[in-house]
Amino acid sequence: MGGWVEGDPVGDRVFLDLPAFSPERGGVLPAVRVAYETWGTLAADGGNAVLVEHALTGDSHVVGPAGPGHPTPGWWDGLVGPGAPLDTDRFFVVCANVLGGCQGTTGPSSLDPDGIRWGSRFPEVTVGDQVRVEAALADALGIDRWACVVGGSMGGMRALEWAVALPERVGTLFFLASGAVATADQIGTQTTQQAAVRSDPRWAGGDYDPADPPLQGLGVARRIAHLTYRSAFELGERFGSAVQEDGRFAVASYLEHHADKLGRRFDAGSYVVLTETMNSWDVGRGRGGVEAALGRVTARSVVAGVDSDRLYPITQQQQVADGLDVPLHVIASPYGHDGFLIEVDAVGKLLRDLLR
Ligand SMILES: CC(=O)SCCNC(=O)CCNC(=O)[C@H](O)C(C)(C)COP(=O)(O)OP(=O)(O)OC[C@H]1O[C@@H](n2cnc3c(N)ncnc32)[C@H](O)[C@@H]1OP(=O)(O)O
Ligand SMILES: N[C@@H](CCO)C(=O)O
Repeated sequence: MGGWVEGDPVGDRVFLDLPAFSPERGGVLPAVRVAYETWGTLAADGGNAVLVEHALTGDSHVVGPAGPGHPTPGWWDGLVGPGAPLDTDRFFVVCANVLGGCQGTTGPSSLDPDGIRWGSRFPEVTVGDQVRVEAALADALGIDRWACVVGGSMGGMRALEWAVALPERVGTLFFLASGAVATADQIGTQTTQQAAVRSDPRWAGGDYDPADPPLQGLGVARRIAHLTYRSAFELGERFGSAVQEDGRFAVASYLEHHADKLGRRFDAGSYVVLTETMNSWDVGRGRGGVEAALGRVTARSVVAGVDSDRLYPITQQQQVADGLDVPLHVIASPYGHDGFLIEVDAVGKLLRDLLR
């Protein structure tokens, strides 16, 4: 319950063990394990590699069926494979579970060197930290420069950080449904979600019993979050004020379903750590501001957003497009922020154009 733990089936994951890592805001991780998946074949010169960056509750399983070790099917099924937009006849595609996550990469539900769960002792991690870990993975795989770095939402933050922090290592950038800096609206909803997790007595300050996790708190957090991921229009069309036979509002039942589903595959500690990573996101920090930071990017870039996204409104992608001096691509969709996961055809077309 609540994420991948040592002893669970490995599924399609491969692991890389890295030495001690010092997050920029303090603390130390004496060792870091990275869980990743790959598709296709790396060219001899390492020049055909594509890095896919997952969002908050995603993981390395971009495509492929659910099965032992993988609680859900791929979150971008259709985008990676032979002849797909990320064509595995051409590209070597890599996706790693993020630092602080709960699907095999070191996070708060991992064990420290003494065999004790990190829990509340897990350090704060920034998007920059996460990219430094991914750079170590790239080094280990023999990839000096990615042909493309692709990401939406929280994955878009890592993609942009790559292009700004290590411009010489990013050939093309696909930045989707994300922003250059966290907004008050995003921080407000995320800190409210964190408060929901922390208000569950089972949370126990972050050192909860893995056999009895704070599912109530995590479930409330997911309900709040999921509302921000969809549009008021779509929810209205689908559910209106309908009441089910069991007496519950259909929309409340739908949100409860997503809450239960997340509790079966995600760790509450990772939820708090990763939402805090997003709260602290500002690509311009220490770089003279967002505009100056974007000026460092040399990658040929595509910037896209979803017209009905109320969490990462299109103005945020416009800021990045302007900073990179590229046109903004607007995906028309009723699905709100989750449109970046659902509108696979529109996303795929933009990816094909970028990689042609
Ligand atoms: C396919 C996956 O689940 S991928 C899982 C891994 N997830 C990630 O990596 C994170 C990204 N994914 C997500 O956030 C979401 O899963 C999304 C964006 C892919 C979901 O988008 P959609 O496909 O539009 O699904 P939607 O939000 O309509 O939810 C459908 C579910 O709600 C259920 N549902 C619909 N109405 C109701 C209702 N009134 N009461 C209860 N449940 C309901 C459906 O039965 C369905 O259940 P299932 O997912 O268990 O089959
Ligand atoms: N539905 C996505 C939204 C975050 O971008 C997720 O759960 O990861």
